[in-house]
Amino acid sequence: MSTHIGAQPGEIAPTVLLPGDPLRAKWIAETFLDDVRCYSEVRGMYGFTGSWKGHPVSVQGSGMGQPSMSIYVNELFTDYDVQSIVRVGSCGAVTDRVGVRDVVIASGACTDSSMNRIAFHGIDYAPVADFGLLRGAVEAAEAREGGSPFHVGLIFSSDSFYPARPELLGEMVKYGVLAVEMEASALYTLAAKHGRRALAICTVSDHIVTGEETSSQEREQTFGEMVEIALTAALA
Ligand SMILES: O=P(O)(O)O[C@H]1O[C@H](CO)[C@@H](O)[C@H]1O
Ligand SMILES: O=c1cc[nH]c(=O)[nH]1
Repeated sequence: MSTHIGAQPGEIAPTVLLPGDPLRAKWIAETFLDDVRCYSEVRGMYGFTGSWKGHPVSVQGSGMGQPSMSIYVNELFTDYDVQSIVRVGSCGAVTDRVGVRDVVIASGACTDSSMNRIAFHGIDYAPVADFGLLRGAVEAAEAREGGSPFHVGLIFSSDSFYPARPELLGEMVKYGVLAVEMEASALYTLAAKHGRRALAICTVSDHIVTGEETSSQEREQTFGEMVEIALTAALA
């Protein structure tokens, strides 16, 4: 067991899907994987291991925000020797170019978090996705017939779901940011630190410009396209 994950060594697969919502983790495991077993219920942050098309894979909830996610990712890398992590999250669209339920594949992630500023003494580190996973995800998304629109580009990993200065998002949009979520930037930085692979794929759950939104039940149980893209990119 690690401090926050109740698995024995060897119980977590080298490839992990990482939703923020632990109940999305449960839904993914039950919907997409075979031979599923739950390896952790610590703090209700479920983790499951199963197989997809014969490949071992785990699904671990990360919680909301970079501090929570970083706890699980640090332990997955250092205590369980995980090699690849694909975040399968929800995000808010910040531009008309992106619609609700579209899939956003994050090539890089800006942030307002102090985590990197502390780590790099104020220098702006640029957290980017693993290129192999990114290419695999784009190819998987392109191969889907009749799938939702998908976009590849920058996202913004915010420390605040309810920002004190929402107008700052407008500046990010001018510089190409497509959507906002709360974890990818620190995930990419941790993967670089540990020499592992990471990618964030998010489904748009709500639109900051139009106000359109999905329900919590939809965010938990209906964002399956990004899961199939993630599994194909990481394992096929
Ligand atoms: O749906 P998840 O994966 O949790 O992702 C998004 O949803 C949460 C906010 O509602 C944040 O964690 C944000 O990144
Ligand atoms: O972090 C998030 C996730 C979904 N929608 C948002 O507006 N923010």
